Amino acid sequence: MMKNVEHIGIAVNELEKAEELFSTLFNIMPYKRENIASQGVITSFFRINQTKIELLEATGPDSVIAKFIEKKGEGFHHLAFEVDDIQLEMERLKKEGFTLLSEAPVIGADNKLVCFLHPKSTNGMLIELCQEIKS
Ligand SMILES: C[C@@H](C(=O)O)C(=O)SCCNC(=O)CCNC(=O)[C@H](O)C(C)(C)COP(=O)(O)OP(=O)(O)OC[C@H]1O[C@@H](n2cnc3c(N)ncnc32)[C@H](O)[C@@H]1OP(=O)(O)O
Ligand SMILES: [Co+2]
Repeated sequence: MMKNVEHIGIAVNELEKAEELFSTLFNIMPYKRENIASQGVITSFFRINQTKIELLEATGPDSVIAKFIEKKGEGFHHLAFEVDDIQLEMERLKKEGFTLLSEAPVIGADNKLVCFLHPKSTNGMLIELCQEIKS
């Protein structure tokens, strides 16, 4: 089942500067930084009540974030939805004709299994599914 918006991803050029800016904007400090090598990103998280913001900086020129900023500039990058069972949702969406960007879920940030849908199959919007990893 598809649930709430889990986070909003924002692509930034310089994480440290963006952290300062968003700290001032939200009047709150980021609660964690995480390097996700498999995605080529460093992430920084803010929680504003129920809303989670994920800042994304590229770790190198081949990172999808570097490519995105080169094309579109900094700003809104993706919307992530929490799901109960990521495998089931992936199967359902695949059957419905959406293009999944991985065959299986991958490890994301903040203790999540994630999968992305190609923006070409979702009206130009990059959507991430995420399921909490239960220990
Ligand atoms: C850590 C984790 C977490 O939360 O746990 C994260 O979020 S990691 C977040 C970073 N990781 C990801 O985003 C992984 C999934 N993303 C990807 O695999 C890639 O970014 C793609 C979505 C496939 C796009 O890559 P690329 O541009 O090389 O691919 P492509 O040539 O197939 O498709 C290009 C078309 O997609 C558009 N496009 C690219 N990124 C987009 C985005 N974020 N939102 C909307 N459209 C986007 C391009 O402008 C282009 O459109 P035109 O042809 O019209 O110009
Ligand atoms: Co994300």
